[in-house]
Amino acid sequence: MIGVEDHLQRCLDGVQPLDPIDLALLEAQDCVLAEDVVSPMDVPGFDNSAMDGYAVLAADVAAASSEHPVELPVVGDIPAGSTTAQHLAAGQTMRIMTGAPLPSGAQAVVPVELSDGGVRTVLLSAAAPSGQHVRVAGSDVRAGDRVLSAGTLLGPTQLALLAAVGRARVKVHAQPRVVVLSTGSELVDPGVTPGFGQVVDSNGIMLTAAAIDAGARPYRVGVVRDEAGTFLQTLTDQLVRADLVVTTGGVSAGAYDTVKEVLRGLGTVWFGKVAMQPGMPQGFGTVGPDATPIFTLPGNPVSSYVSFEMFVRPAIRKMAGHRGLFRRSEMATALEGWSSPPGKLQLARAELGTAEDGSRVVRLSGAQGSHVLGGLARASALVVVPEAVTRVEAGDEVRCLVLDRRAR
Ligand SMILES: Nc1nc2c(c(=O)[nH]1)N[C@H]1C(S)=C(S)[C@@H](COP(=O)(O)OP(=O)(O)OC[C@H]3O[C@@H](n4cnc5c(N)ncnc54)[C@H](O)[C@@H]3O)O[C@H]1N2
Ligand code: MOO
Repeated sequence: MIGVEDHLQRCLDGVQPLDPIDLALLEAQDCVLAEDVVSPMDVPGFDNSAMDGYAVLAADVAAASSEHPVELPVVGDIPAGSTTAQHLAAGQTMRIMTGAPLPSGAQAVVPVELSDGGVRTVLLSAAAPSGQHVRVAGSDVRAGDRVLSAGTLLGPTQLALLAAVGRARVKVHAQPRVVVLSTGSELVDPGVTPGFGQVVDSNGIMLTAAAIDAGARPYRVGVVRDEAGTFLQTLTDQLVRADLVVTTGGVSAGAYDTVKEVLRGLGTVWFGKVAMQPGMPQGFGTVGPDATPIFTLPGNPVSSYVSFEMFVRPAIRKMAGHRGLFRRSEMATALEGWSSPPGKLQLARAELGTAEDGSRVVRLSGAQGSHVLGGLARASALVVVPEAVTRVEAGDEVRCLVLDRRAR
């Protein structure tokens, strides 16, 4: 039996970040940036108004108030999108819209609400110190600024920044394409009412969804029967679209554990026991002409999910170019006691919460059997109980891996 850390290291050593590719901005969402992005331009590119109003010289409106408005001739009208440079002389004003270029000579903008809205002449009823409601060129980004660093995850706001600094395409790590294969002759597709002895392929749905959350582009192949030829043919067919393969089922000691039987024969996949509970039977290696990495996860649903969390998710994140590979963890006080198997790292499904005094507390999310999906679905954390600990007591401080869906 090998330790969790050793197996994790084996898995991480077996995958590499995918080569950078050049993508259009909206195709790059959820990808990790593979270049430092330096802006070639100032943003904003020109001084412009932050308000709909009147461009003025500060001195011309210094004495303006609601009791004593200042009257100025309106010598121009500048809508957003105006591309002709204009000049404002002392003693005049121009009507200007939000985002429109400030005429040279102008120093400030009086909002339209502080005027009578005039179009030939206007009464301005407030002073405007120099710079008021003006967005200065380069005040957001200066030409030559590094605006985003390699390793940044691209979401809506990062993509907006890239567009604003003139980029239509960007270099990112490709998202790993993950093929999910469920093995087992007892399995039926979701939506099919299982007959006696049949089980719905919930793992295929779970692992595919987990792969999306981890930042991959998954393909759920569906159910593959426990038949060596069928499994090998399906796997071979799927390799063309896989950067990584994840199988579930067929890796313990059963007479029909096809995954193990077939892949053992190839000699490129390690099978063994990892000192954790759940998720003891594991396999990792490569398959096919391109040495595509493959994880063979156990079939028990909870074991399958915990194995994904511990080994597959960090591997996907490494392939996707992430710097941080692991879940955030936090300490919490156990609200109840439970036992843990000796010599194994236990990953207990649990609900993390906050007590009235503001401290973090955790309790099990139900029965801990490897088949108990209800408790898994309620879990917001996995409590990590070290190998040497055989009992957690109420009041113990325990480390929790936070299963935060939005945490990329
Ligand atoms: N004699 C032994 N038996 C078992 C051992 C062992 O060491 N010696 N290990 C146990 C442990 S621990 C685990 S975990 C499981 C792993 O089994 P397999 O990976 O071979 O998985 P299966 O036998 O195919 O299925 C186990 C269980 O999970 C259900 N299952 C399988 N696939 C799915 C799916 N896609 N969706 C939902 N549920 C699925 C399946 O029906 C079985 O109930 O082995 C123990 N046995
Ligand atoms: O390791 Mo199995 O995963 O206990 O159920």
